[in-house]
Amino acid sequence: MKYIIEKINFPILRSDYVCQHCECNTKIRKVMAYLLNVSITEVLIGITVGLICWLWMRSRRPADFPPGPIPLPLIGNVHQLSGGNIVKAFRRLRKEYGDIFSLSLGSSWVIVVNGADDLRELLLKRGDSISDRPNIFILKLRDNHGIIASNGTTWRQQRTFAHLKLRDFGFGRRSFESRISEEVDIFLKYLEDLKGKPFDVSEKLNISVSNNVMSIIIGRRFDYDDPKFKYFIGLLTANFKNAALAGPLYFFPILAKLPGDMFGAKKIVDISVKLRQFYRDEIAEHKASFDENNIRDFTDAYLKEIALHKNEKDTTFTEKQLMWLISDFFTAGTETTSTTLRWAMVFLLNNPKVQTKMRKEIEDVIGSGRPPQLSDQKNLNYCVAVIHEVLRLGNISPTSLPHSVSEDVFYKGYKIPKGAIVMPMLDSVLSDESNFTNSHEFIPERFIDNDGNLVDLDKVIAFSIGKRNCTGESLARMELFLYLTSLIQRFELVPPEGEDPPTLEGFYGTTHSPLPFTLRVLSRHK
Ligand code: HEM
Repeated sequence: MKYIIEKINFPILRSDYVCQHCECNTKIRKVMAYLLNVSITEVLIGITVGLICWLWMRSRRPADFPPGPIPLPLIGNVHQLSGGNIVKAFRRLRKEYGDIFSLSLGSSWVIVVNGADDLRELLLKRGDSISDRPNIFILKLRDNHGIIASNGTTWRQQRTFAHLKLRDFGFGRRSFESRISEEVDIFLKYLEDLKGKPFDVSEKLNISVSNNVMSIIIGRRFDYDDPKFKYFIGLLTANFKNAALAGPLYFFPILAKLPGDMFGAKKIVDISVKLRQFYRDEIAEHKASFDENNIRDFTDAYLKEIALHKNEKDTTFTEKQLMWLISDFFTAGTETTSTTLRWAMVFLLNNPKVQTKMRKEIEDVIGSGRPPQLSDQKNLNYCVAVIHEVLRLGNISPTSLPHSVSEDVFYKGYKIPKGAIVMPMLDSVLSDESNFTNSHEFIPERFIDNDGNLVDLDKVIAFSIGKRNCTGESLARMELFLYLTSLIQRFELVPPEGEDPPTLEGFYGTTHSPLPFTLRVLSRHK
């Protein structure tokens, strides 16, 4: 210390300094004498203690925030998520701290909301303040483009436009039914050709389901063996398997910068770049054959909208937006529905009696002369109950997507601060014992009352609720009904010979999906 002070050599820091005006030199001398005797180790200890106190004060949970475990300086509550499965960690913390609790993760406060009442209250009634997306790693990549990751005017305009146009092109409409039915038919033909051999359904089902949304978005379907499309579907699947995407990378974007790509962030960026080329190629092809009097699909409709707004300085209708919208629909519209259908297969392989009961209902109502249609739904209560039980127990989006808070929200005496991340725990509703007795079991009958009527379907909030709810819900519901009922009408699903049915244990990546499994489908029409 003495060495440092002498080196600096400011007169006031010298021990022989004498003030010209007053006696302050006495005090200065005392301080200097003390400093000259302080060792460098003591200084370092002082700085460290000061820093720890400052960090501790900074990391403390303000008294009016929702409760939660004590955050530690620097790491906050990250140790509470150890084990890598945030769903299980959030379930455990709910038991300890109640339906609304808070965690300090990375640079944000994360508010975890559980239970149907609080989710409805916050996402529906206070939706205006809790409907933004946080600026987290994967969403940052999209830079306020598309629907899934955007905010403010961009999000409102893009979502409204997409909603209207997708409805025009068939989302939720009978007119689109025949196109899905054709796709289902091609899928069933593929299954028929397997002649009862064991197979893994994932890739072909992904392509088949993707064809439905892509036929509206880019106006075409792809063959199951199309090498280019198989490649892109493969890239998409790889991203969905990355557990870090819906966990550590949400809260600690800095992990993306670690050397060695421990959390797969660089791979995600690499995949995103490759997929973007696919979307750009589609846009270029559409532009080359564009005719404003013959709007063939969503991409054409969007190009027309770009032309309408071309003279507006701040327009949000741009080619880059279109590219990210195609990406959103390809990404959100493929793995989600196909994962739900795979869960359906897993549950039905484990519950052959449910399969038999579905098939009997289909035979009684439709017979085997024609495939099921959407208009049959009203007469197929048991099948509808099965689909809801699959959505519930499959629980493919247990934490939904993260929301962020655009202004302070005061609720039940707590402050949910502006800038906090809100995690809507759909899992807490779908697996809630007070809503669904024996919630871990597959029991479609829970949705049917003593008179055979459907009940409690609205408790299955798998598509989330509020302003950010799933844009593709109506398409997904059409697909789930048509694929599942047609499958059960035509085939019996069984495990490979001599094997047990697949495990009910799932894998938590971006979605909660079944572990890889194989099955056999035995044709019922010889
Ligand atoms: C069974 C199938 C599906 C399930 C369970 C599902 C579930 C969800 C969930 C939980 C969200 C997050 C909502 C929130 O942030 O609160 C979401 C958002 C979204 N989904 Fe789906 N989804 C499915 C199928 C689809 C399909 C087929 C499409 C498109 C064709 C689609 C497009 C979207 C989009 C664009 C968003 C973002 C909405 C926004 O940020 O405003 N989804 N979905």
